[in-house]
Amino acid sequence: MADSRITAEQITGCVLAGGRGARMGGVDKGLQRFQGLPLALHALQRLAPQVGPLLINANRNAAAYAALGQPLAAEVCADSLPDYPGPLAGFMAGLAHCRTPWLLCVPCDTPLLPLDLATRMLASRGDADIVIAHGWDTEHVKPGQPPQLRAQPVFCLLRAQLASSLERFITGGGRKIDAWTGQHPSSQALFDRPGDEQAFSNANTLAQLLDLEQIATERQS
Ligand SMILES: Nc1nc2c(ncn2[C@@H]2O[C@H](COP(=O)(O)OP(=O)(O)OP(=O)(O)O)[C@@H](O)[C@H]2O)c(=O)[nH]1
Ligand SMILES: [Mg+2]
Repeated sequence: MADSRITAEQITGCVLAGGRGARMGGVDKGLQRFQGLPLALHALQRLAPQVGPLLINANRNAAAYAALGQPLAAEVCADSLPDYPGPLAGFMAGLAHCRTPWLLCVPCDTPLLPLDLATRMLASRGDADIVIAHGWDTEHVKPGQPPQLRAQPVFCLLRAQLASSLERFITGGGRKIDAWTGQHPSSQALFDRPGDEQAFSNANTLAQLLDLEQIATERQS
């Protein structure tokens, strides 16, 4: 049932661009081009109409992210812990800078992310404090088998009040997303409709980035 109590303005959108980009040769992935735009800006532009304030979580090239985010008034925030502790550190930075009751995180490297992500996450919320997207896994398909639906945990809607719980978990050494989300009431948002096939296909390598660019170009033509 759709949750009519939460409006777009009550959700801060956070583009996660704080990773190492190891499988892309250690580049700052959010600044890599997709159809002529930095990936982080592409993600921001898809997220912006769905939410209120915007954040970019990045650990390198802060000035470049500030410049690309400026037209959308997106604020840049870095991890508070060094050495790339993983995506939960991005959630933590986002929650620390979030001034609205909800935070919606998306990774920078998934350029076909749903344009109706926020609505569908809210529609599946029920009374949960965390909503985790579930969608087709296009990366680990077994030969002769169809793609499987699986959790896409970096696509996550979080109640902002969870900030102190996450800080405790991370400072206690926790790194696994599901180990933390499992401590709170959560729900699943399924993205398994026609048209959702590539919604969570992500560019971990340069070849995957080029493939996704090709898919996007074919869709537009
Ligand atoms: N803030 C923050 N975000 C991270 C960290 N590690 C990964 N992420 C983000 O989590 C999302 C999914 O991570 P990956 O697809 O593995 O991206 P990545 O870590 O840059 O790439 P690899 O180093 O190749 O694994 C991306 O949006 C990353 O930016 C981290 O240590 N800190
Ligand atoms: Mg990825």
